[in-house]
Amino acid sequence: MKTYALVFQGTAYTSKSPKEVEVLENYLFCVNDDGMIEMVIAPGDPAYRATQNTHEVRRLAEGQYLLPGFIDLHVHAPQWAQAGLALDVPLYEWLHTHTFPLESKFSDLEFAADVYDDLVGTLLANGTTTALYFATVHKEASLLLAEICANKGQRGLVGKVVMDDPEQNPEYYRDADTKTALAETEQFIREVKQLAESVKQGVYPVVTPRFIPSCTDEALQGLGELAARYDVHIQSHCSESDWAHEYVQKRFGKHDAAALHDFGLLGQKSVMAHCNFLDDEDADLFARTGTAIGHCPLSNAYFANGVLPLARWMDKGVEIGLGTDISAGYTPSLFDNARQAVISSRMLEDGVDTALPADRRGVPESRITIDEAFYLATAGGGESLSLPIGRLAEGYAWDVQIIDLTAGGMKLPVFGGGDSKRELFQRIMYLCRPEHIREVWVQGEMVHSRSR
Ligand SMILES: Nc1nc2[nH]cnc2c(=O)[nH]1
Repeated sequence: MKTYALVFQGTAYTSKSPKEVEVLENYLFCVNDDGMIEMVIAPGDPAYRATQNTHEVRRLAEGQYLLPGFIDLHVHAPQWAQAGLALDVPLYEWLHTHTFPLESKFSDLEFAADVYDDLVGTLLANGTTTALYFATVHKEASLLLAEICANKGQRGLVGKVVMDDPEQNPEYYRDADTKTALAETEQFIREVKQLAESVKQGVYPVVTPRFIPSCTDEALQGLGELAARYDVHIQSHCSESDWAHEYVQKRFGKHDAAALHDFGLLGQKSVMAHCNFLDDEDADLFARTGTAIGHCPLSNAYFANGVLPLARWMDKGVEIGLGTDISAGYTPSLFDNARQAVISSRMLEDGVDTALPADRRGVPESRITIDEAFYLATAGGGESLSLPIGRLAEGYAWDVQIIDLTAGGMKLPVFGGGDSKRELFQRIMYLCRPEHIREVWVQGEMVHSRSR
């Protein structure tokens, strides 16, 4: 009889497909020493009783449910220091008058430690077990963020940001020159890979050209080559707003997707944030290369000048996950972003200009369900990163949030005969707050717990 490091008994929700959530009612989840789910056992299975008899089983209490940990595909870690501020100006102005001045302060490692420590703890408390981070141009502070993720038990994918074009970036905040930007990125990749050797849940270096407007051709080319040489993840912003999209069109005579592809920046391990202005050809290119979209619905409401046709690209088979895009999105919660993904998709389908007749107001077949939004926050994020995370299934990491519907004095409005398990899922997705997240586990280790 096999022995497991951990055995949990409880009811879990996990995505079976992009459209379907499966309820695993009162299952056993057996986790090995590496923090991977080795067996998932249904109540009727003969192994169920045998495993119960031979292990100390952690039984979830009444009102507690398991969800996979959330995967945030787009977080600007330094911008946590301005979360909730400056959301009333366009992207270009926001970058130059608020964001670059703030990010330039991360040359100060003490300030960086304060912000990063608080952010990683906050994300874990919000159920985010994996995050794909932009840090800043500063190599040392970027490494510090990776170390903080490592120490707090979060699976962090971290990029030292490259912005080397002196024409486009202010003197006080940019890489010294292209050669330095590439040399520091390479050094950063090596240092994070070395750190990763002793980190159970993994930390990963990410090649991170901020976006095409901030980088020279030489930097974009060099970063594509580095990513290929070290086989690491790549992230950037792609066709986010009218301004950013038009800038690339003018510079290269093509869309961001094609230009990024020319520089070797699309592939299985690439995640491109936003992508609001992709056309069919761009989306086909994403699907063909395995490039993922990091969809940031709240941020898009402020900065994108439009709504991502999410359902359309999901149907095409493009990999998509969710991002908070702190601080262009103000909340650290992927619950909030899952809700907004549904809301934005409904507004795209119905349209918003009531001066137009209903049949010309929106884009048909754009809506997504809350089940699909859950998929984006979990399994879709895992697929986007090509990591075995985001599902409660054999061969996946034990990255979970234990939701406690009775916690925090915030009882959900369930009356009469109570909810079915399907209804409870919807309540959790729409009404759950950080107070309801009782415990968070990453790779078989508890990394956050909240008493009543
Ligand atoms: N939302 C967002 N878009 C960007 N484009 C370039 N930099 C940024 C950033 O920090 N946030």
